[in-house]
Parts: sequence; structure tokens; C-alpha cells
Amino acid sequence: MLNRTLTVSCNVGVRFISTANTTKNVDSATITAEAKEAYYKNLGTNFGVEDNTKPAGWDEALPYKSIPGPKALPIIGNVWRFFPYVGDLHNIDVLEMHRRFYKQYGKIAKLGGIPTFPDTVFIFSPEDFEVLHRNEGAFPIRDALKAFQHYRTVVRKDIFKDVGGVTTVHGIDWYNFRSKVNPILMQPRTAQQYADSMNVIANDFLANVKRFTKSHPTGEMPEDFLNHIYRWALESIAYIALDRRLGCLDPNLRRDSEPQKIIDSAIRMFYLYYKIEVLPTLWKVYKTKTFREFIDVLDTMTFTFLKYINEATERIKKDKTPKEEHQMSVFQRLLKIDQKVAMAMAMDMLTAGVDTTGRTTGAALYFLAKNTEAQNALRKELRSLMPNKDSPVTKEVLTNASYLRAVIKETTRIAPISVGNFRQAIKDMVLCGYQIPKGTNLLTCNLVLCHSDEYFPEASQFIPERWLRSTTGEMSHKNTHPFVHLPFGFGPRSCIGKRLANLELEIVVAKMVRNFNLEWHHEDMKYVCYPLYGIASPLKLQLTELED
Ligand code: HEM
Repeated sequence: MLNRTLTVSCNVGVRFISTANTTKNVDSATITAEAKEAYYKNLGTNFGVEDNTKPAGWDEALPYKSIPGPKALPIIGNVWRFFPYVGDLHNIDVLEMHRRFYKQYGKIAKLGGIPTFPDTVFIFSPEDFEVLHRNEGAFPIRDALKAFQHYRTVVRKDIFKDVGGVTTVHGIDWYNFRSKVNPILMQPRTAQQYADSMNVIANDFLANVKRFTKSHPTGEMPEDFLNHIYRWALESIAYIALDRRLGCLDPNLRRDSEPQKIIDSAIRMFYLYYKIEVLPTLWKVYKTKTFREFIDVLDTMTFTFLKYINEATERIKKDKTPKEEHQMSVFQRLLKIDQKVAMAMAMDMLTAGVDTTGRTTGAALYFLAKNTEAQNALRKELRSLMPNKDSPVTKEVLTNASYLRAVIKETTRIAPISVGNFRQAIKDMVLCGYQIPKGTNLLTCNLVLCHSDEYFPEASQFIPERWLRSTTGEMSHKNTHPFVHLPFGFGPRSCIGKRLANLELEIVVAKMVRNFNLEWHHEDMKYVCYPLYGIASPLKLQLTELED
């Protein structure tokens, strides 16, 4: 059975995971060594099979060691660059570092000479992004989350045991897990199933927003409005991941409540991750103070999630009502595979689904507030699809709301969560005329290109029209290489929550614009990148409730 599946899958390449494979296929067979070997070989990956073939142009390409980049000094390498006073990269924001490298070195740069860190090669050309992604095989390696991996495989091995989820796992274990959960999470049907509940949750969020408008003389949102958006994001993803409402949108939710602690931890976690994994540190040899805080923050999240997950598991086990597959929730379907899979996937969803969706929503509302024309165009579209302010955002609305989708795309062009995508070269390749040996860590620096007029005319302007099918000429996104804008990553390792995130975003943005006029009366927004990119100034939007 599996051999047949593998033979078929080799012909369809990366689509195997999302289309040809089913939960049944994966569960019903143990992968034999021969089948595995044949599969990897046909896909050209190097898992289990050495692929030592040299790519075209290898002999003519410049050697790896001649890739330009910050020069390492004897003994201390490049670490000094991150030191206060003397270092040119001290406390540097990740995007700023990419910008500098691009300006200084061009389309490729290498940062090495950092003890306990392998070299990273930064690439700035969409043609090279494409070569890298097209050669990532069926098990792309994004070996960037070492500290998370350490947490799950060493610190909390007792909890995660042999099932670490998708985010931090690689190779066949990642593949086996992802093949099981893809058919549940990546299907358009799943997102549609949650449209009604996401409407209800968005309505609760809007009720809070209405209260804020009434409690301020000009309808300005409070300083911590972004935190209220995070609460909406947690409420939404928790409903999908755990089958229950957490109560994050309760107007009286306290700062020391459990949901707020999760949000604070999720945000802090990414910043600490930047400190221990993006900047040079010694956590691999010595458990630094920052590393210990990182573990504490992950513990807060893990133990709270575990409590919710156990409670959801018990509740679902007790419920004996017979259900067809399509009537089951995501958590029920995950549980049907196995309890460990349900636990690990729910953890990944809750960890990855708050800051990401929250910041993107905040950015979309800010851009609309600053760009009255775009806001009016969106409202015009929504008025035609949603006759009343409280009309639900149905499947039909979402299908026909092309301007809404363009607004979200333009938001992720200017303010995506991720500055680029991280991959390990799984075989030798030639990028930008240089030899890249197998095993090299590479980062595609998409955001620098997304902000460049060379790829998007008037790149600093928020112009959703560039994403509309009807737009032609130089403003159309069709003139830009499709690998420049990849906010959810690419290929089998791309964001598993993409459909759910888009559903959440489209519903809440549609409802906000259908109900309020949005204005901005402050200095331009500031952004940070530690290492997630996003808005950083207080989101003090001025909102006025619409008459109809
Ligand atoms: C606007 C919202 C979001 C953005 C922009 C985003 C972006 C990304 C990106 C860039 C990646 C890496 C992809 C790659 O390496 O090719 C990723 C991975 C991932 N995302 Fe999202 N994400 C969002 C929301 C979510 C949500 C709501 C969930 C929850 C289901 C989620 C779960 C994950 C997981 C589990 C991975 C790891 C996948 C793997 O390694 O196999 N994301 N996301």
C-alpha cells in the first residue's frame, strides 16, 4: 500500500503531502526502509540517501568561502560586532541588519564566525529563493528553532515524549506528523466549518470596541488596543485548537488572568528567542539568565495549555453522540488520530496563532485608517455584500470580497510577521554564482525586497489594488516574481495555519470596516523586528461607529 503511494507521490513532488496522502495512508502502514530510501532518492533529498550530484554550474561557481559578509577577526570572529559600544550590529533589529547587508554586499551575504552558531547565508534575489525552495524536497529543514527544540526534547521530554509537533521537528518524524494533520488543518472545508464561530467571536470583540469608542471623547482606542486584538486572536485560535471559549473577550478580564498570562508569555517568548537564538549567546554551553527566563515562559504556556488540552480530551471522550467526520471539530479529528498528536498540534496552534494573527490584524486596521481611499473602497465592497452592519461574513461574502483579500495581501507585503524564510540546503546548489554546500543554513530576505520599488512600485504606499486581478500595467503584482511575497512561507513546510489565519483576519477586518470609520491622528507607526516583524507604537486608532 505504502509503496504504491510512494511511487505515485514521487511524480507529484511536494503536493504529495497535501493531496495524495491521507490520514488512513499514514496510519495504516509502517514505512519500510526500502520504501523510504526509494522515496527520498526520487525526490532528490538527502535524508537516508546521500545525494552527491553536483548541480549545473557548480564548477564555474565561486567558492563558498568567497561569499561576501562581515569579516571575522582571529579568535573572536564576529561576536564583537554584537557587543555594546564597539559592535556595529549591537542591539540591531533583524530587518535593519538585512537592509545593511543588502546595501553593503548585494544579493548574497554570509555571517559566520560566531561560536556555537553555524554560518547563515542571507539571499536577496527571488530567482535564488525559487532555486532554494524548489530544491527543498519533501522534508524541508527549518533548523532555526534550536532553543524550542531543546525545550521539547530535553527540558520537557516527559511531556512531549516522542511527539514534538511540527514547528521544531525535522526529517521523517516531522513528515509523519504533518502528513497526519495536513488533511485536517489545510483543507478549505475546515476553515469554512469555523466561519460561524469566528463571526461570533469577532462580534464579541466588536462589542468591546464599541465600549471603547463610547468611553473616549473622540472614540480613540486605548494605548493597549493591540493587546485587546491579541485577546481576540487567542480566543479565536483556542476555539479551533481546544473546542472551547476561553473567555478572553470578557470586558472584565484581569491583567493577572490566565489568558492574559498566555498572551504575555507568547509575546515575551519571541523576544527571548531573539536574544538567545538570533543574537550570539552561550546558552548551549551555559544556561544563561535569559535562557532560564525563556524556559519559565515556555513552562507557563505549556502547563496552561496542557490543563486545557486534558480538560478538552476528557470532555470529548465523555461525549458519546455519534458524529460524521465533517461534523467533528479540529480537536476531535486530531484526537481520533491519537491523543499525543492532538496534544502536540494544539500546543503548536496556540503558540503560533496569537502574535501572528494579532499583529497582522492590527497592521491592517492601521493601514486602512491611514489610507481613506482604500478604506472607502473596502467599505463599498462590503456594503454590497453585507447589507447590514451586523450581517454575518458568510462563505459567499468571503468568496466575493476580492478587495478585502487584496487588503490582507497588501498588509502582509508591508508588515508580514516573518522577514523571510529559513531553510537548510539539503543538497549542494549554486546561488547567486556561489557554491552553497549541502547543510548550509540560508535565509531568504523577502521583506527587504517587498519594501523595494524595484519589485513593488511605490513600495512604501499601501495600494491593495496591486493585488486585484483587474489591475494591469506596472502596478499589477503579476509583474513581480512570485517568490518575492511569501508571507506564509512556501512548500510542504509552509504555515499550517494559513487558511485559518486568513479566515480570522478577513472576518474581523470586514466587521470592523463595516461598523466603524477608522482614522489615525498620530505620528506614523513604528515597527520592530525581534525577530517577528510588526507594528510597535500604541494602536490608538480613532473610531466612529457608522449609522448604517
Ligand atoms: C497572519 C498569520 C500568520 C502568518 C503570517 C504566519 C506565517 C508563518 C510562516 C512564515 C511560517 C514558516 C513557513 C515556512 O518555513 O515555509 C509559519 C509556520 C507555521 N505556522 Fe504560521 N502564520 C500565521 C498564523 C498561524 C496560525 C493561526 C497558526 C495556527 C494554526 C499557525 C501555525 C503555524 C505552524 C504550526 C507552523 C510550522 C509549520 C511546520 O514547520 O511544518 N500560523 N507560519
